[in-house]
Amino acid sequence: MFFSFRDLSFAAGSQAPFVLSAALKAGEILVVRGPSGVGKSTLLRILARLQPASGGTAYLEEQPWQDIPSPIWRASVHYVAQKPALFDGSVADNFAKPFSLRTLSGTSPDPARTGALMETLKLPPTLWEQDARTLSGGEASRVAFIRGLLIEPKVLLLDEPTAALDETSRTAFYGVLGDWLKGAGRAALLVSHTDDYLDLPGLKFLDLAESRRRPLP
Ligand SMILES: Nc1ncnc2c1ncn2[C@@H]1O[C@H](COP(=O)(O)OP(=O)(O)OP(=O)(O)O)[C@@H](O)[C@H]1O
Repeated sequence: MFFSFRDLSFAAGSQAPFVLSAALKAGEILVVRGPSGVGKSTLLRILARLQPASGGTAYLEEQPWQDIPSPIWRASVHYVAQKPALFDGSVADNFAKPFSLRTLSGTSPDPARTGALMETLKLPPTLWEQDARTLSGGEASRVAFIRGLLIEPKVLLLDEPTAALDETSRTAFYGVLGDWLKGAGRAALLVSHTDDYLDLPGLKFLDLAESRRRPLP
């Protein structure tokens, strides 16, 4: 399997802990569903190794996460937060920032690709120089998505990426995501409270409320 997790256990809030397993082939998307507060973001943050699980293992291309240093794992399994964490500086600075970190140093974002993604995602070229702190919620979420694509991860963990987008931008977003997934060696997890992703190919589903009642084998 391209990306999987087995017997991943964690508690979210005060309810009984989860024990979750799932597996994705390249090109597939796991849609993580469940009511507000059930633990969807917690699962994505654990898979990005931003917080620990109490047990279990995730695997990228069959390699267990403990065999991969966390900065390298995080560059390959990239979390795009519900409230995007943008750095002080311009939008362009935000695109460049991951490339100043040791894991990606020596590379830089391709300006032509960045510009094309901005255009496809309906972001005006003037945004490039805008202070990232002044972006609207919908602009910030698309900037964070583009920044995630530019670092060329293998797995994208997308936490309500369309929540702040209008219908035109949502359609554009899913177009870009669908195209990205057609590339070799890519998969995604998606949290969404709407079903606007249903046209994407390769969908699988994990319902956390169900899983809590009936742990997966
Ligand atoms: N840093 C934290 N400290 C304490 N509790 C937390 C923390 N982060 C999340 N929680 C709690 O863990 C539970 C799961 O939160 P999580 O954000 O994973 O839910 P969610 O399913 O993504 O919700 P939503 O759909 O509202 O975004 C909630 O009860 C939340 O209050």
